[in-house]
Amino acid sequence: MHALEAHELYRFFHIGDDETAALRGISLHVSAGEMVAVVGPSGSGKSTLLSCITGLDEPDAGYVEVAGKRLTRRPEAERSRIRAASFGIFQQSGNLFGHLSVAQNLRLTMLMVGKPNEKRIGMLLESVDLLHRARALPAELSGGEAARAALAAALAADPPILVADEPTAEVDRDTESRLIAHLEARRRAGLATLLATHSKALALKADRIIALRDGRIDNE
Ligand SMILES: Nc1ncnc2c1ncn2[C@@H]1O[C@H](COP(=O)(O)OP(=O)(O)OP(=O)(O)O)[C@@H](O)[C@H]1O
Repeated sequence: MHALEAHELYRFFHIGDDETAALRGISLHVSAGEMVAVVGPSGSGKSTLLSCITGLDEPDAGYVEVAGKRLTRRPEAERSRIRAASFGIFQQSGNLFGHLSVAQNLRLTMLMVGKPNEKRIGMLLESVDLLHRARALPAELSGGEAARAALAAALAADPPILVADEPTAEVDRDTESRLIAHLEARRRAGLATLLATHSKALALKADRIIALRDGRIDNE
């Protein structure tokens, strides 16, 4: 049994008479202790794939299993419960609660799965160079700071599966190196990671690379 399995995912978007087939039958798996990178040109379906995998979006066909348990086509409350217990999610659109400070966001993430660990919160904020912004609200952060805070929140609870969409799009090289160190520690701890990235440096750290083109896995 894999930590995460996606079976034949399809997702179509309709705007007026136009149909976009964002995903056309994508299957993949990620095992515990494995890091998998999804790469591909802009518009190839990476973000759609990750949203369907975490259950934030529903595929039109196909299904996702988390530790052998189906996530797709369950009531939202049940999906939320499975998501909170299984996933740390980093999204381009942000994954922070706007009314909570940076440190409170990390604390809440930890609280959802156990007890907050203040030392770990400090360590995570330091690793993304945000210790001095711990009390700031997300709206008070720059774009890059917000992305780094969102990354720390996604990592906070040591989630069994980290799903990260372009985690290094807004970070400098130093922070990218520190993120890679976090991901390598996750691998050693037997945790699974699935990320979409345009960064060659990050993709090369993965155990496997899955290339997408026009919503399909590109086997070239
Ligand atoms: N909500 C939506 N409504 C309509 N079309 C959408 C929607 N979301 C995505 N698409 C379309 O689906 C296709 C895949 O988009 P997606 O965002 O998954 O690509 P991507 O590989 O993540 O791109 P990028 O690297 O630019 O982030 C694109 O053609 C996009 O325009």
